[in-house]
Amino acid sequence: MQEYIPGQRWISDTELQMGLGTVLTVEFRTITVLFIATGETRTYAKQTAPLTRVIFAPGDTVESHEGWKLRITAVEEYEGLFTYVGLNEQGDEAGLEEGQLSSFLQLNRPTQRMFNGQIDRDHLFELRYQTLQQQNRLSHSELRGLLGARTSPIPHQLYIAHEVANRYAPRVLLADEVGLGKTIEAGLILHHQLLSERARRVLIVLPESLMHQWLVEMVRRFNLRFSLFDEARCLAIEESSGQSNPFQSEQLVLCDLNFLADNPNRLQQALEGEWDLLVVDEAHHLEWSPQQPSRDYTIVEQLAAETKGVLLLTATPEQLGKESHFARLRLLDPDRFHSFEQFVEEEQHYAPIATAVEALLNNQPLTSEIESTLAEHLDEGDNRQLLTTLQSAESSEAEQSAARTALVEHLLDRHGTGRVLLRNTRAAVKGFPERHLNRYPLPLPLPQPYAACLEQFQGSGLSEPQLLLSPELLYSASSTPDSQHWCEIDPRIEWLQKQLKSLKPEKVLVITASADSALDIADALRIGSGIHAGVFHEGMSIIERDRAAAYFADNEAGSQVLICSEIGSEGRNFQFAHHLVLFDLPLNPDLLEQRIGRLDRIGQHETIEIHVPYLEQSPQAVMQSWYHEGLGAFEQTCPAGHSVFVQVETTLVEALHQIDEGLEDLPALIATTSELHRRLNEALQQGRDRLLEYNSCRPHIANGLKDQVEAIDDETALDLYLDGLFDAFGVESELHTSMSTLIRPGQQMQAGALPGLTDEGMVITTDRDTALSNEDMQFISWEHPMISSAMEGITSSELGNTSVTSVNYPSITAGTLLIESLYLLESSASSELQAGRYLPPTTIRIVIDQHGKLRNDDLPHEAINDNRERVKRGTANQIIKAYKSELEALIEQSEKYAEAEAPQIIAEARTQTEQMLHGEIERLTALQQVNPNVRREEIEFFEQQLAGVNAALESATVRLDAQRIIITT
Ligand SMILES: Nc1ncnc2c1ncn2[C@@H]1O[C@H](COP(=O)(O)OP(=O)(O)OP(=O)(O)O)[C@@H](O)[C@H]1O
Repeated sequence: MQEYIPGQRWISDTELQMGLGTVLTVEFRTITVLFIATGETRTYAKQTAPLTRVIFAPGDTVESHEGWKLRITAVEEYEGLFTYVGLNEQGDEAGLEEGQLSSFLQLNRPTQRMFNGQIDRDHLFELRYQTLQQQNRLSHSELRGLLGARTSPIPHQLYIAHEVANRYAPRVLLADEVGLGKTIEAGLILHHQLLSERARRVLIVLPESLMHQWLVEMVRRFNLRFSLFDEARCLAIEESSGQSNPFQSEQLVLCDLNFLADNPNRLQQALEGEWDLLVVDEAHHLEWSPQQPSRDYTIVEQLAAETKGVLLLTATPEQLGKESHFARLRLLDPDRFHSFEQFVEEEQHYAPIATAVEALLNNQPLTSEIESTLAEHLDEGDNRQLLTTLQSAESSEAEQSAARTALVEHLLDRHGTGRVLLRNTRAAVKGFPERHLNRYPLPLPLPQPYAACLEQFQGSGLSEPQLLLSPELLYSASSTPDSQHWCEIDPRIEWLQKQLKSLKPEKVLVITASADSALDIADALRIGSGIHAGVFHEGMSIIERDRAAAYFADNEAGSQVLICSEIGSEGRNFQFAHHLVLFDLPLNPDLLEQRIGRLDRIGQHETIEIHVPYLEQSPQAVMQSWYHEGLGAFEQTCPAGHSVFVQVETTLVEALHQIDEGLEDLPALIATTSELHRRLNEALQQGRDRLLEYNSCRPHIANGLKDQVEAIDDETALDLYLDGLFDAFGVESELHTSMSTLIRPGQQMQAGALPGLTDEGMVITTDRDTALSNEDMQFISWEHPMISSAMEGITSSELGNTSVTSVNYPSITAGTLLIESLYLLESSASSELQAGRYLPPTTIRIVIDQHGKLRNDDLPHEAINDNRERVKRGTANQIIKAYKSELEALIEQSEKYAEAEAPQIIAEARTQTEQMLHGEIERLTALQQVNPNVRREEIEFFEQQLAGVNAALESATVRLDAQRIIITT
């Protein structure tokens, strides 16, 4: 074992980008190394530390931490530490202790290997080359994270994911209508942020009923393995690992909001979890009012204050009122949303802004009204300049188009819900199946006990009017043990039994408000007609609920019917069924939409049959009529439904109470409702919703993203790469079906080379459609963890970094000696700065001939591969020995060429950095004018970030990663 001494310089074999480390302390079993370049400290077990001692030799040139260079002539050692002696750039003799070496130094290890006779087979060089190319392509790709998910490329989802995932610490409310794929969008965003290392630690907070569905969706679609946290899990972690904060023991955590609420110490630990991203599903439950923020809101508010990125998901953002909606927006962007009154007031004036956005987007001439809207709303920053550019006859088309886009973005950001709220609607996305309403009036007389209960409430203001819609609950609450069971008197039970029989074998989802009713209905079906219905309600454990949902989903042996209480009306995927029975109706139109949304979601291919039984001349009759005739809410989504409800709520509730008179007043109530609905819809469509639509999906960009995904899916590069990879790693593969392959470890395969590949093997496919219809196959893409860790394994090892080949290529004279070198331009800044975002490792390929002439274009990489011939290792070594001094000179020359290319790449990275960070600085500065709450420090944060990244780009270094010697024949 190597002896470690404080002050020695070592590099990490697995994290080369950290540059040169310095041994800080040496303990009995461990050593601690500081990597100044990235500001990171690592502690390793001495026995297994993946470190290589850095020792330079005479002839090498090294750089000091002050930036001057030394060409080494002699190396002196004293007590395990080296001093390099040689000539500095002025030709004066100088000495440099190893502790003073620049921390940004990288090693030319391929050269050292080559001169030591460690030559790899040429196809390994090729594998390395392809790996570097693909890694670089992926880190620059705007589709990163969106390619490898087992999902269909659906334009509006790709648009949102692309738009949000590329932001720094995104904070958004994903509010697509029910079933349009918010979970998928959130998954795509997470996938992107995790792959690009913008986020490492993610906490997802959910209602308990959705925990398993999320857990499964994240693995199945995104290969993201979340850990489900509950009290038992936390205790187990504390006991087994001694971790004082169990939330710190995992990177990806999923937990129930109630669990945090019921356990203040766990909440405190979650708050100290240092998350990069927080995701909260069904966020409409976060109710807020100035007097009484709800418990759930307060919890999420605290978590959001501690977390940079926040995704809130809800299909019905205004379900619990506008104030709560506003409070959630404020939690996401307190600068933009600081006054509720102003927010409401602004909403009244969205129509002219929407008109201006429309004109700008459609390249229409700007009328004087639009001009004055623009002048009024964008009178700050560079907007005046942008307007001038737009209107000037001298500006080019490209300049005008850029000005137009910038103005649209500024308008959308500063007015309306801007970049924070994204909502796609069925109307905009299109292609959804129809909904068809079937009403079943159950004739009079009302069951006498029900009539008695309902009469009791005539004239009284029942605090929970929802109960009027579930008379069985009112009745049961007042019945005695001798009373008849409600199922014996309620005609909906007999109706349901008949209905289910006539629909058999079609799957039917039944939703009712309460768990008690759900259980009673299931019993009545079993006893009355032998139908075994599954149930799904809050009294069941998560596992029992998931089992019931899976049993319902099972086509072969599963149940025909699932009876859900209201918790089954949120988030769950039941689109394999197309019959929905609303055993009762909710009072709130958003809740009705959530219920129908279980079936009306992506993946539904049939017309959705909605069955509504109701007791004639009862509150149920009023309610169904109000929904259907007033709002048309069964057969269409109803975005303005909640606002209408708020305005007529008192009259509606009165009508529910006053059965006879209520029915008399019903036509007037419906007429008012319908008129209000028409007007509100119109206003929304002209103002708020139009702005939202522009913001949430620009069809040409969305379709472009879809086309790009499909084009990459059609490429053969991945299949070719896999062949090379499996060959190099010793993986056996055989055709499984025409679109899939069975792979298993061969005898030569090193253990763990392909993480996840066990002895039994696995069936893989690179075809998206095959993967979507075969859950048991692994969908292999460039982003699959098995492939990305294999790629990382290649680039962080020495595999294939030296080779020798001969080439017969007409345009190069036979007998020419060339070197093809692959350099990596890397910046080693602290991970906090995320400089890799702006400058991911970039390959620079240099081919020079024995005269030092650049031959990149004469000998393209593909030409070498197409014309190469194998050189035996012994011969290769002889060539290297024979030409050692020429090769050394060429390598030096080649590096100069590579370094000459670096400034251009760095300049491009700098431009991109400036665009991104300047944009953020300008936005905050502009918002500060509208809103004094934007703090100066926030702007300074981005300014410092910009300065830091620029400095990191400045110190980016070129490192030789691999080289191949070529002899032409
Ligand atoms: N791109 C896609 N490819 C394949 N399946 C998809 C895709 N998008 C959505 N789905 C499927 O459509 C259904 C609805 O998606 P999802 O659950 O993400 O919607 P949602 O908007 O979160 O719904 P809700 O409003 O009910 O919470 C799910 O079964 C999901 O798996």
